[in-house]
Amino acid sequence: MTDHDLDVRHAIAPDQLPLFDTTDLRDRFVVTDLFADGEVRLCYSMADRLVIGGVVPGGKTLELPVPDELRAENFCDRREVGVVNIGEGEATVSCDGEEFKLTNQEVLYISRGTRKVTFAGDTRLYLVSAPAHAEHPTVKVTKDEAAPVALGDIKNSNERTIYKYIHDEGAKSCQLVMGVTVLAEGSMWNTMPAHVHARRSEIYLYFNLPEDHRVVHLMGEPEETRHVILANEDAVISPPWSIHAGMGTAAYTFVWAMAGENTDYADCEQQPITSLR
Ligand SMILES: O=C[C@H](O)[C@@H](O)CC(=O)C(=O)O
Ligand SMILES: [Zn+2]
Repeated sequence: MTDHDLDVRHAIAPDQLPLFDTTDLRDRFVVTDLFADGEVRLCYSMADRLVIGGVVPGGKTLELPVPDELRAENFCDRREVGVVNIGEGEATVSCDGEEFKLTNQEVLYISRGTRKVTFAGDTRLYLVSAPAHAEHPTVKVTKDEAAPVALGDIKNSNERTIYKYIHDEGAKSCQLVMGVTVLAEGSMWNTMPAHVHARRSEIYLYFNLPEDHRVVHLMGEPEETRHVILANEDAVISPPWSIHAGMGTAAYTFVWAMAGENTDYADCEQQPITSLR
């Protein structure tokens, strides 16, 4: 790694959660300052060994670094990566010399075995990586190809569109599942009714949130919830036993990404609203 030490977050058991105060919760689950001009910043979560990263090329060409913690020559020697352009500009992502152009909310799946990955363009990129045990083709997925699904209802302030890019019916992966959820104007709630998925961990990255607004993100076992308050471009780790849902003080968009036993988006346990505590 270059100028920034890798931020490592250890796995947490559900019975630890009630012991945490706000600072503890944030230190363990919330990732801030992932995006810095001219840098690639990474965070390694032991929840299914997901690595997340913020990339802001800002006129430079940045290379995906290989943290010492991976004990690998190349980042993708044993990993797959999903990259999404969360900014307005065009990105150029190069994989062993093959260039892919990504516009706003387009995704690139990067195969295990790729040696050199670089990022350029005047935009902001977010990446999520999971360990991979086989190679699947590097492929770009556009927003139209992401099979938009409309969910919720403006009357419940949860009207939103789910774009699924990497999953078992989209870009193929070993364990990564990744997409973007866009809230409709006037809707503030995501993922309510909430769910857990015992077979996968998940990380949310909230973006397109005005700087003076926040998302109240709910986490914890359904019957023992806690909250953390997140700003624009903050990420939050969700262990397999935790709900993950949020309500904004303004509209926002978020990237969700998971890894674990399977790549079936629908494999989750819905939690009735009335069961939450
Ligand atoms: O497991 C799936 C993820 O939590 C999200 O896709 C849920 C979501 O985007 C939503 O309901 O708004
Ligand atoms: Zn989920």
